[in-house]
Amino acid sequence: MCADLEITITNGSLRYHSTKNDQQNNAVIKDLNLTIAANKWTCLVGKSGCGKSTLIKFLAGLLNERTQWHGQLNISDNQPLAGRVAYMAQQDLLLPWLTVLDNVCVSSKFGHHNHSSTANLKQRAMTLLEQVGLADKHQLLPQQLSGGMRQRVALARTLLQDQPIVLMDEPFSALDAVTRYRLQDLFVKLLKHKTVVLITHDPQEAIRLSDRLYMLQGEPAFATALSLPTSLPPRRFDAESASHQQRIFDLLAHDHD
Ligand SMILES: Nc1ncnc2c1ncn2[C@@H]1O[C@H](COP(=O)(O)OP(=O)(O)OP(=O)(O)O)[C@@H](O)[C@H]1O
Repeated sequence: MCADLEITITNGSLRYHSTKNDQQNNAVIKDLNLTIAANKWTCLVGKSGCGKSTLIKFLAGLLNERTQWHGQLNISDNQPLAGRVAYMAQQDLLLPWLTVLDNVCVSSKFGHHNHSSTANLKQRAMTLLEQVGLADKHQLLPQQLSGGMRQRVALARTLLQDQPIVLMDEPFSALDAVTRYRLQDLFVKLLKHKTVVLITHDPQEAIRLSDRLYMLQGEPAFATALSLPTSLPPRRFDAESASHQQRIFDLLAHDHD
């Protein structure tokens, strides 16, 4: 599905409802302005605890009961986000008692997919497993897979939902450098016609994958757009990329001090 969905946030503010133990109820995000461009990768960086996950969980509709939102959230087609977002958490969240194939199909059990007929679901899941190079592993259990394989299963599960917006919270953080590099390429290829938001702690990954890049900083957090190399993602590690990476690192380090 290619829906060309752009998301614009203007003067966004988000706070968790206070609990009995914490009456402070401070905003996590305030004065947030950012644009998530249609069919592009928008990456978010920022120090731990600044509000990155809160922002994408909010966009995924996972915090509705727990947070209070102020501001404008505009979707380019003026339709709600609900039901059009696939969310991929940092952990792969595979169910240990289900096979790889059943894990890929699992979201269909909760109605999070766009195809009313489930007759060909397994066939589509197998096609996706082929694309991520795991067709021959479809009958294995998650504990029989490596970390990179598990992330590929999680990607296939996300793709099966076939939503136009994909939100990913550090999906590559637990992987070795080579697996990470290869999976980044695979994700770029398979998510080509999706509007993607990626959270990462890694300046190199942010530079390699971003069409747009924002840093969340401050308490409460706001977003600053950062410049990117002139080349297109996925970028090679050249001198221009290196200087942009250094700049992000310096900004993050400054925010830590
Ligand atoms: N359910 C919750 N209730 C109240 N406060 C929360 C809740 N979840 C997160 N927070 C607070 O919101 C702030 C932002 O947390 P969040 O997880 O969004 O940060 P993050 O930038 O994603 O961090 P990290 O990079 O470490 O994953 C933190 O101060 C955190 O304590």
